[in-house]
Amino acid sequence: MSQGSAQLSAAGQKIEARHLTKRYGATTAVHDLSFDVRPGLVTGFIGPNGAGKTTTMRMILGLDRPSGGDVTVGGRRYRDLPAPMREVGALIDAKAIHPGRSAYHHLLSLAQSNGIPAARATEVLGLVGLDAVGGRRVGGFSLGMCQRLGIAAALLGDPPVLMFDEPVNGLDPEGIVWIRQLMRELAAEGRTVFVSSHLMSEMALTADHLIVIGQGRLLRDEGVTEFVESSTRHTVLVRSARLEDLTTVLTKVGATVRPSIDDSIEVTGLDSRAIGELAAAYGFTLHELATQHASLEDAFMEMTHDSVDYRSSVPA
Ligand SMILES: Nc1ncnc2c1ncn2[C@@H]1O[C@H](COP(=O)(O)OP(=O)(O)OP(=O)(O)O)[C@@H](O)[C@H]1O
Repeated sequence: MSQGSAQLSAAGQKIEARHLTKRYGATTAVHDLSFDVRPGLVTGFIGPNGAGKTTTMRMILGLDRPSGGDVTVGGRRYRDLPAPMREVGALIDAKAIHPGRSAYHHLLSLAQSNGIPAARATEVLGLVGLDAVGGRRVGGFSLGMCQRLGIAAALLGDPPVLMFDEPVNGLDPEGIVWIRQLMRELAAEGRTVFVSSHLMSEMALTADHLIVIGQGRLLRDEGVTEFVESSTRHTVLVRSARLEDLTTVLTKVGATVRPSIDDSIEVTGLDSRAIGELAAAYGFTLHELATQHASLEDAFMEMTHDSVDYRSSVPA
């Protein structure tokens, strides 16, 4: 994406949060949060609504002052960066753009006030697919177009660190695929890419690493692969006319058995092959033997269940 890709991967800038805390009166939005966001990876920042993701990102950008702890980018606080837009690009609130300005003029004025060549405004409009509407007033833009413009502004200074707060909001399916690819490309160039979402399924497709928070506290800090392995429970659904006897045998060998719908059982701790062989050895006929995979979304919901602030009243 940039000519300086090789240097970027060599220079790699880390985001480092240490004991980061933010209180708003009686509300502790972020509580003693410590993590690193490393270059060359897409790091997903994930948590339910109100978990503290935006507050954390705002503190990284110096828009909110921490009540405790510290956060730095490339070893320096944001406010000490000599040319912030060239070091960190961020999309935080896509709608916070002057509605009377054209997309091009919005980017041009940002470029001019940050010592970035004017030609870069046209270049980033092309990168985000808005070149045909660059002259149009931002007030008439859809949320998806505003998201793209916000991403263009983040890319303006060609920075080694990029942060996106819920970037797929308002994007159509083609836009979602585009932003996924863009984030992966930016990370492949050696940049540090930090992206928030409340959708685990989205992050599973995009991120290499995950930082999971709930009620401002760190719940997980691990690779997507490790998260998938540790979080997805495999159960086996078994149906048989001899469920009671089968349950006794399975429990004896250490499996956990729970009754399930329509006269079936759910078994954890043994795979379907072992269950099948055990049933055969005892002469029990099986009518069904099916491995069930809990989705990542299920795992995430389970993990953050106790830290969801805003729960719908509609039963699942
Ligand atoms: N300026 C503020 N004044 C008071 N409380 C605030 C302020 N900003 C955020 N909060 C509170 O801090 C908590 C964390 O909010 P934050 O917006 O950071 O969460 P989030 O994870 O980004 O949520 P969402 O996914 O809904 O955007 C919430 O309880 C919120 O109400």
